[in-house]
Amino acid sequence: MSALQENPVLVVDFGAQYAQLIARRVREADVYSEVVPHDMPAAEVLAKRPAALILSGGPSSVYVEGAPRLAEGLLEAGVPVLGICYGFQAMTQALGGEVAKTGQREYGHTAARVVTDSVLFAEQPADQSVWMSHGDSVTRAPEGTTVTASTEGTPVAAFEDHERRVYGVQWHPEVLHSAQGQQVLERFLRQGAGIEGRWTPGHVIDELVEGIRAQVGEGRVICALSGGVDSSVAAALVQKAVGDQLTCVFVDHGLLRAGEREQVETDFVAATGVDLVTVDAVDQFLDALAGQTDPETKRKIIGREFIRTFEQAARDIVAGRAGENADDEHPVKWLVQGTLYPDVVESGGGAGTATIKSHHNVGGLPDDLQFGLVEPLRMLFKDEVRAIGRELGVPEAIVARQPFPGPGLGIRIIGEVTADRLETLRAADAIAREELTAAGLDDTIWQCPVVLLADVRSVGVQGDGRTYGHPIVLRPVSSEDAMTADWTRLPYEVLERISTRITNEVDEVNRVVLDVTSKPPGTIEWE
Ligand SMILES: Nc1ncnc2c1ncn2[C@@H]1O[C@H](COP(=O)(O)OP(=O)(O)OP(=O)(O)O)[C@@H](O)[C@H]1O
Ligand SMILES: O=c1[nH]c(=O)c2[nH+]cn([C@@H]3O[C@H](COP(=O)(O)O)[C@@H](O)[C@H]3O)c2[nH]1
Ligand SMILES: NC(=O)CC[C@H](N)C(=O)O
Ligand SMILES: [Mg+2]
Repeated sequence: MSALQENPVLVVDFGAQYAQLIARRVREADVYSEVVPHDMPAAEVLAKRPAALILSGGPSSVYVEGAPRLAEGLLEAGVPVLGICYGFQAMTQALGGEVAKTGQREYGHTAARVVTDSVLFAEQPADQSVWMSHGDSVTRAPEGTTVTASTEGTPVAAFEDHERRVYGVQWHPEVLHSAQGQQVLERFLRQGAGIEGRWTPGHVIDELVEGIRAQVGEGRVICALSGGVDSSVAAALVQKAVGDQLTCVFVDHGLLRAGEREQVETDFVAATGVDLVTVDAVDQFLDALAGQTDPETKRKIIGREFIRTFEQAARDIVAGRAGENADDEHPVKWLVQGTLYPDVVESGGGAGTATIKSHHNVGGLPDDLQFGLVEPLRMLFKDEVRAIGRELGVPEAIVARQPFPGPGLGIRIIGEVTADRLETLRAADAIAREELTAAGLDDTIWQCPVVLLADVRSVGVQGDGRTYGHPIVLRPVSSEDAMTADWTRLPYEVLERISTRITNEVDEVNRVVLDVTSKPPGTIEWE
């Protein structure tokens, strides 16, 4: 753990949909934050020496038998606390106040009146639009606290006790719909808890570089480089830390989009000057995927084959250099990956979360991994990675790129992955990307997976003849960090052009459909 990560702000997760979002907002205030499960014992929480605690929302009601409670002793430890929604109610209960179902439910935009000479609401308008999502309310604030906000349905919508450093709000300051939300969080962090902001890109880079040096020592390092944002920034960090010990390895697994290999081999190398090796592993991946249709199985196979490829590449690199310089005979001990916090969380590695899907670089790793992993970005969100990349001078064309998953088109063919199907999907994807770029929409959307429903056929008519082809799904999404997403309302003219071109130009496809599902309940990728 680095010095900047000491004394984190811990978000205690009571089963909120978006506990991660709270941590992200805290980091936007330049303070390091992590999520911990609500049932972590107080001693364990306090052993992390938190600078403050934020209690998240949650689906339960505090007065119900078996409802999640604050760990015993947590509130008494003298650590500043902010309760949000369920966390506010749980805190109320623990401090001797009262929570009940009043019949006054509030969902969505709600008008609140706040006390502006309070710690949380100073320097803000007295009338605020806040985002509510609750059916229970605090009916009596705990003794010693001052009520600092109310709404029509909720007389006790916030309270604080600056002496004990406990604060709470019924609404959700972490969502953008709460107009002063970020200010409220910052007031809590700075004035309430007295924390200075030190989690800035410059500081983070210094610490990560130092951490990489300490971890890898003199050893040789390879970096799994996709040309995407995360691995490019990870490579730039490692290059800065131990430049001449590093070789980047790009795997062409046959699941890439049109033009991708050339882009990495020429543009990326030209822009960064890294030492790059490309491995052609198309047959290896396609053979391993033959006959497989289950998404998790496909992901695990891809994860395994990636690692087998890196192992072979490491052996080749060492063999190629042996004799050149005696020091180079060290086998490669370290593998750098551009793993991010959301990859870890979704793969079930986060605090008390379910496995949604095994990301190839986390849950999809084989058990007999021969490398030590170097993952400098493992605790970071995408926007933080972009900020660090810019600070490091990574070109904007790379830093601003839309994400593309490591398993590539393999998880965008619903059904078995074959060379023919890849050909079809690659052609459709190239058209969609071309038209979105031409329409100037690249910065508006987070990414737009193009998906081939390979086991579905529908009847069409083309050139007076009957066709029986496959549908292509367009999945344009808007997102801040891929943890949640909304479907992007693309202009009809653009959709029309994409649809016409795909059905005209791509054999096998006679229908284009649009995915209008947010995340949740859908994920961004179909598998
Ligand atoms: N074709 C590839 N060759 C080598 N490594 C890869 C390849 N695809 C993915 N990886 C590795 O897996 C990691 C995770 O992939 P992921 O797509 O999340 O990140 P990225 O490609 O670096 O960035 P982005 O999210 O912008 O696409 C990468 O950071 C990289 O280390
Ligand atoms: O490198 C990756 N390896 C994977 O296995 C993987 N699965 C999903 N993604 C990307 O992660 C983000 C969230 O995707 P989902 O909503 O589908 O989980 C989106 O940006 C996805 O493109 C992956 N990236
Ligand atoms: N979003 C929440 O945290 C809800 C808390 C509690 N379940 C209520 O309805 O009031
Ligand atoms: Mg990628």
